Amino acid sequence: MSTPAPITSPRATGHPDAPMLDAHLVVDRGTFRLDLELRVEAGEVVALLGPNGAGKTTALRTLAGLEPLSDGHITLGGADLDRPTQRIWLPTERRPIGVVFQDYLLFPHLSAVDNVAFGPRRHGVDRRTAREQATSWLHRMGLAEHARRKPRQLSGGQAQRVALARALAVNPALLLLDEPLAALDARTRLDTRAELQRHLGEHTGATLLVTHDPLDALVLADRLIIVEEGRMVQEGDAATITARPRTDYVARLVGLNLYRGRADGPTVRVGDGFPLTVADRLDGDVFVAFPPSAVALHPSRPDGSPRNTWPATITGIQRHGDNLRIQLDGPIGVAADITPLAAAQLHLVPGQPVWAAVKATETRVYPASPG
Ligand SMILES: Nc1ncnc2c1ncn2[C@@H]1O[C@H](COP(=O)(O)OP(=O)(O)OP(=O)(O)O)[C@@H](O)[C@H]1O
Repeated sequence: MSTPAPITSPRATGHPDAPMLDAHLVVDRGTFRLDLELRVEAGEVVALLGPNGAGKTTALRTLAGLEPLSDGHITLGGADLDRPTQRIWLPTERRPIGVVFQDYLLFPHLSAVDNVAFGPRRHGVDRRTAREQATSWLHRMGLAEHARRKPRQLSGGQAQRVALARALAVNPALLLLDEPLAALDARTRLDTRAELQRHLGEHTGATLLVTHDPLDALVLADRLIIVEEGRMVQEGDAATITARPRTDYVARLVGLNLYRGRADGPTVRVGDGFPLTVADRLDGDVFVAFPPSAVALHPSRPDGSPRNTWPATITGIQRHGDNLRIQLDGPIGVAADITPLAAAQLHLVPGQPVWAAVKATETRVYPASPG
C-alpha cells in the first residue's frame, strides 16, 4: 500500500471550504455494516450517540487507524488517511489525531509528565521539547504538582485529565473521545465535564465524541449525530433533535412518547389505526410526540373534556427522579409520569387496568419526512 507523506500542517492541502474531517466510513463485517458519512469543521465538537452495537466505537477505531475501512474514505485537512480504492492507508502513529479512551489507557509505569510527553514524542518531537510541552499541558490542566506521579497515584478525574493532555499535546487536527467521562463517579464527572467543555472550546481542531450519556452530548457538543445499526438516523443541534425525535431510541433519549402515523387534520391514526386528537393540523405521514408528564391516569373513564382517553394496563413502574414512571400497554404503548402520592391514591400495581388521557394541546405533530 502507498503511504502519503506525514501531515504536519493538516490544512495545507485542503480546499479552503472543505470541513476539517470529511469521511465516509464503510466497514463490512458480514453481520454488521457501518455506513456513515461524517463532516466535522475545525473547532466543532460533534457527538456520536446511539444504542449498544450501533457502530460508534467501530467508527472511532477506523478514524484512529486501529481498523481499516472496507470502502469510503477518511480525509483530514484535505489529506487522505484511508481510501481503500486507491490503496491509501496511513498508520495510527502517523495520523494527526489525539485519542482519549474510556479507561484512559495511560502507561502504568510512566509518570504523568512522561505519559503526556509520549504524545509529542510519538509525533517526532525531541525528548526535551516533548517534556516541556507536557509540563506546560499539565499546568494548563491544573496538574502541575502531580507531574511525577504514576497513574495509580492519581484519582480517576486526574487520570482523565492526563489522558486529555496527552491527546491535546500533539495539537491534533482531530480529537477522538470515547466515553471520556464514563469511568468517573457522579461528582467527579460533573467537574470533569465542565473542565472538558472549557478545553474543547479552546481546541482548534475537529472533535468527535462518542457517548451513551445524553447529558455529555448536550453539554459538550455543538452537533449530535444519532447512529443506529451502523447508519445515521438523525442529525442536528440538541434543540432540533429534542424537539423532533425521529426514532424510538431518540424519543427515549429525550424522554418522549413517540408515534408515527397518518394525519388527517386534527386526527392522527397511529399503530393499528388508533386515533389521536392533536392540536396541530397536518396531512400525511407525521410523528406525534408528547412527554410522559402529559399522560394522566384515572381509575375509570374520565368524562367531559374533549381529549384522548383509552383503557390501558400497567406493565411496569420505575422510579424517575421524584416521580414514578408508569409503562402502559393498550391500543398504544405509553409512558406516564405521576407523583408517588397519586400512585398511592390510585393503588397502582403492575397488571392493573386504568384509563390514560392526553390533552390534544399537549401533543406535538411534525412531518415524518426530514426537513
Ligand atoms: N472485532 C469485532 N469483530 C466482529 N464484530 C465486531 C467487532 N467489534 C464489534 N463488532 C460488532 O460490530 C457492531 C458494532 O459494534 P460497536 O462496538 O462499534 O458498537 P457501539 O455503538 O460502539 O456499541 P457500544 O455502545 O456497546 O460500545 C456490533 O454488532 C458488534 O457486535
